[in-house]
Amino acid sequence: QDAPAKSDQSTTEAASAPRDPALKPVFDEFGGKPGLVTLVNDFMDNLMADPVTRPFFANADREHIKKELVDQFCVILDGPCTYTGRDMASVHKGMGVNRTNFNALVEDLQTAMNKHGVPFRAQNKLLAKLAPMHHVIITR
Ligand code: HEM
Repeated sequence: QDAPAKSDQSTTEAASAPRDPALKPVFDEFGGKPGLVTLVNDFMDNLMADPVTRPFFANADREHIKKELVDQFCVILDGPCTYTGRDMASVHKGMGVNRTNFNALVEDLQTAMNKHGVPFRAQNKLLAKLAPMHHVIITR
């Protein structure tokens, strides 16, 4: 540990380090993976109760989407997860999502986060990572 690391060693250490250690507490503020599972359950309930978003999800495999969302959010929050779903452009291609649909989904997520008492600062960490995705998700 005290010996100076060889350059290839330090490269390895950097590669295996958490993506952003400063975000680690945010994952905990979501209640870790179990917290994300219950959050995403309520999120999907909200999406199905919302007339703006319901048509998109009514005939979709909602259990599968929830699993992918949990993994995706977990990765975004630097939790110990791997996202194995498809990329956002491919998934939403041809769906015809507009800005109104997108904003409604974000509000439904905020409603779920509020219900679960996720601190505002932690909410914004997640939302800030999701917001730029509108470039590939909104197609009309
Ligand atoms: C930042 C916003 C969004 C994120 C992070 C997101 C994330 C995801 C993820 C992770 C999946 C599952 C991918 C997979 O199965 O491999 C998915 C699927 C889906 N998303 Fe989104 N999504 C967003 C916005 C939207 C919006 C605005 C709508 C429509 C209102 C929408 C409708 C759908 C539908 C219908 C599916 C299922 C597609 C299928 O099964 O073929 N998404 N989304």
